[in-house]
Amino acid sequence: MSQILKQKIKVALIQLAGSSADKLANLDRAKTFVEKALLEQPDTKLVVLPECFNSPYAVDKFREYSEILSSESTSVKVLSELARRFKIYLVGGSIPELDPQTDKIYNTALVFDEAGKLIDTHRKAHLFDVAIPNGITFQESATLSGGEKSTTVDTKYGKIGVGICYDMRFPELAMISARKDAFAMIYPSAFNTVTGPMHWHLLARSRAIDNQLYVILCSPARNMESAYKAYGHSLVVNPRGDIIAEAGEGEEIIYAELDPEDIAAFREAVPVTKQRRFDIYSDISK
Ligand SMILES: NC(=O)CC(=O)C(=O)O
Repeated sequence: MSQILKQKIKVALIQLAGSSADKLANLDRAKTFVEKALLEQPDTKLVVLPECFNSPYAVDKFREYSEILSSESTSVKVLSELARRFKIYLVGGSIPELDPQTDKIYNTALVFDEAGKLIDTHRKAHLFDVAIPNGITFQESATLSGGEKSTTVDTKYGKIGVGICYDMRFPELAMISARKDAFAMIYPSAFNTVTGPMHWHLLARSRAIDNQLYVILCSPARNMESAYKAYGHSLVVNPRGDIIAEAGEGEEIIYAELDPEDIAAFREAVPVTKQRRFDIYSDISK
């Protein structure tokens, strides 16, 4: 049996309604839905929220909604209390973060342990700067800065890799976490109605197959009134590349069980993890 995931665990993905202009209302909604998940499936051990769940996903709003991370910051307090109360690992989606040393704004995922401790953060490393003709133009770099590290977090069940949305287009982050023995890559995300149909499922399945681990994407629900129309379709892919849970477009919670046996069985059947040729591609940046 694979040791990288120590036991079966249940995950819940909370596909929250697209965030309103009211940060406290957004946080309250997240709280209500985490409570609902734990009421429906009390054996849930890991809960994931979407990208920018407490603020509008809009370049000109990130600074206004940003928080300096500390135990006193509004969002940290709410998420920490939820993780502690329900004894869950919580990947608290992402929020706009202000770094007081540099005055830079980041799109940052927060990871809490079962005691409510903020155990790691991931600042979106690859910013969503695209211009798709007749599709969508978005430029996160107009107000955000990119993070400087890949993120692999230790939990009592094993390691998880964390990226945010556009980060999933860059296989390197997932590979780094996989090489460190992560059992899952988790991406709080917000694809849209242009790029979602093109690439959402393909990218999730590709990262899972590349690395033979679970891939978890948690999106906001779609809101056709909002300027940014999130794709929805939060999903969980197993190490074989099968989608084992998928949301629709509306607000909902989906659940999946992650099983160490699934990782072990597929890695044994198709042993790419043992067949890699690091002698050929030890440093592909050159
Ligand atoms: N919103 C993102 O960061 C990424 C996205 O929508 C895409 O890659 O497509």
